[in-house]
Amino acid sequence: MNPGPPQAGSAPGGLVIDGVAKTFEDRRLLDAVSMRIAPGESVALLGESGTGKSTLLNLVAGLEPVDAGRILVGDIDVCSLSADAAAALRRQRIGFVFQAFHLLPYLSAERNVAVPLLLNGAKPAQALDEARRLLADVGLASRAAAMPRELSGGEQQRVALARALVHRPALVLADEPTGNLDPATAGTVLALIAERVRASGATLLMVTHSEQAAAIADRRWRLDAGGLHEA
Ligand SMILES: Nc1ncnc2c1ncn2[C@@H]1O[C@H](COP(=O)(O)OP(=O)(O)OP(=O)(O)O)[C@@H](O)[C@H]1O
Repeated sequence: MNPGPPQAGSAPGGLVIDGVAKTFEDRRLLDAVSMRIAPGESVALLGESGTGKSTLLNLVAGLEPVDAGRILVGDIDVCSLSADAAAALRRQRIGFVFQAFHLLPYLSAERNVAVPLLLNGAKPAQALDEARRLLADVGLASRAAAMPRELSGGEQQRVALARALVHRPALVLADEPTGNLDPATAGTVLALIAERVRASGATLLMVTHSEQAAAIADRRWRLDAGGLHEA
């Protein structure tokens, strides 16, 4: 199914994970896990290292196929999408903060942040204006023209966060978004996530080991050997 035109700000949906299984090389990582996040709700996903939290985010974003089960982003079944349709879904409705940032190394910070807007058809000048506004919100106004290699890990993380939020996605997937930040900067970034997610009625699924980060979520879930359950 084609996700259709961009839905900036209108936030259809919520997230349903239903009986999802995933095995890597004979190791059953996820075994029939299920959870439901209501539209506009924020969930912190906790769990020991290696239990499959990042994998679960990748499955939700359609970056990896499930072995069994289904995942609904709003009314769209991610598991039934072609690679192109999954890419369109990510572009239009999902903001993903990767653990390893994945900034484009040949684009400045502001151009990295502008990419989702440009891919969704925004005019370049408007996209750059909005990108600079968001970079200012994460405390990086003076670093907007810098290249990723010139930025510290914490600065790159904030650029990655701005890029994930700039197109006001209906679903924000964040993999340890404050992992490289000092508590004060983490506080600023978490306030921005909470404010943007609330203002656009977006759904948030955030993997974190941080109490400070988990505190902005409405609910906490835990992934462990026993599966996925509310904590
Ligand atoms: N594409 C892959 N191929 C093979 N194994 C994989 C693949 N992706 C993840 N794994 C394995 O799955 C396990 C879970 O990885 P994952 O990154 O999902 O854990 P995590 O809970 O997010 O851990 P952390 O908290 O340390 O980030 C790891 O043992 C990892 O090596």
